Amino acid sequence: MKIEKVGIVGLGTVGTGTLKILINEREKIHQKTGVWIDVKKACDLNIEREFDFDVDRSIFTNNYNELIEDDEISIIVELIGGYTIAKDIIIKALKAGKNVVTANKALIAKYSKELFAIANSNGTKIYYEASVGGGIPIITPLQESLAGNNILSIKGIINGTANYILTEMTEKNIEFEKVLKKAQELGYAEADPTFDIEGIDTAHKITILASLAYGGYVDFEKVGVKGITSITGEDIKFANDLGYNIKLLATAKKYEDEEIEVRVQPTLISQKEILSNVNDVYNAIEVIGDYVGKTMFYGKGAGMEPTGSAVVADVIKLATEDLANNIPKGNYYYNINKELSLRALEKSISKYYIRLNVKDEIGTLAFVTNKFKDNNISIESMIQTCKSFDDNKFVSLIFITHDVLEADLKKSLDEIYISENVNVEKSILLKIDE
Ligand SMILES: NC(=O)C1=CN([C@@H]2O[C@H](COP(=O)(O)OP(=O)(O)OC[C@H]3O[C@@H](n4cnc5c(N)ncnc54)[C@H](OP(=O)(O)O)[C@@H]3O)[C@@H](O)[C@H]2O)C=CC1
Ligand SMILES: N[C@@H](CC=O)C(=O)O
Repeated sequence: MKIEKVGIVGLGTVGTGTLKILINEREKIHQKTGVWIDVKKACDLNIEREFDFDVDRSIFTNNYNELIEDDEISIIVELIGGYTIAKDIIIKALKAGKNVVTANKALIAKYSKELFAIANSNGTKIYYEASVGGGIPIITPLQESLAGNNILSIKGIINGTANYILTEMTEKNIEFEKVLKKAQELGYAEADPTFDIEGIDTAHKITILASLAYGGYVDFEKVGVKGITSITGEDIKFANDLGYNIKLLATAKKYEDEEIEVRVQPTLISQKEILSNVNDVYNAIEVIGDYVGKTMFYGKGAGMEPTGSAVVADVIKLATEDLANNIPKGNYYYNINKELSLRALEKSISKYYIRLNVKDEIGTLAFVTNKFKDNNISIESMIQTCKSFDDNKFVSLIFITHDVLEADLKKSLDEIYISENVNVEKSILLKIDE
């Protein structure tokens, strides 16, 4: 009879979901896997908290060292989050010969080199299925199921909070701040929600996916990131009228010269596309492989039980591996010895949505459209809307371009901003994905 003893550090949203599944489904997991998985200790700063399931409270401690020093515990589950204590706990656990499961994408995206090397040199493992896409299995498919493919591209809506905000803004016209508060109450947001709304969390996740897909590692600091804070109800409405929804989209794509483009940005997606219709806290990741073609992974991208489900998957994976006849070390990791060469974002060619809020003066429109022409920006359509009716009237000029080079477009916009011929109050530039 195989028994695996587990220690969980952090009993917040994800820790509670993980504990609940491991306790409530203990028998069923044993039936399916042949292994008894017992949570021997669970650590949190607040060990008085109440749970909606039965739990033997003698397992609780507020000192994580008790878990690391317990020789019977073979798997440490880190669910605190952040770069500091969480990192110390993981390193200590790996060095103590324990395997680690984490949902901490920030840590994996920024410190994979260090953490994987420590795991490898100690003959231990660190698994991180829950770090991307909440409850959606996506790490294992990239590592195993799709390993025979060259991955051509990955496109993903991989932040539940941002998608929830954009959905509520689109469907109910609720203000940004109010929806963000609700996402926090539902346990979707990061401890620092700017990570969600500024695209940083999404960048952590696409860093991990692109590294797994392309056989090296992506330097997180080099990923192009734009969040959703500048998106207004007005942009959402214009986009909808034009047949698009706005989503925070992460993309990774390999070009023929082997360069990889990795970026995160709010993007207009045609309403005909599946990704455009992924709403609320749901996430979806489209992976295109050269043999398999287009695949789509869909599910809840955040929250207590969905994320707990992914954490438990890793615990089961570790508990059921024949550790004596180990699968090759590093199997679950990406290559930390090869940095992938990232393509300059300005080389990107795409359609764009541009909104310029400009003072309505004679010659403004002609100046702007000529500036675009000067830099090879061809316009597919244009909408002009009045913003206010006082003497200082501003109008929104909305342009949809044909496929253009991002560098040319930025040049045009820079020239427009600095020109004395036009008074720009605000501007928005969004990529269109069709
Ligand atoms: N929420 C989600 O939907 C998802 C989260 N994740 C990731 O999972 C991780 C956990 O997130 P989440 O559950 O939302 O975070 P929470 O803030 O809800 O939970 C973290 C818990 O850890 C506790 N904690 C902090 N410091 C210590 C310590 N030194 N010792 C013991 N416990 C400590 C906190 O206590 P206190 O509250 O008192 O500070 C809190 O209870 C993060 O890395 C996050 O990015 C991944 C996917 C989805
Ligand atoms: N804050 C994250 C949590 C899951 O990774 C999100 O909203 O997606």
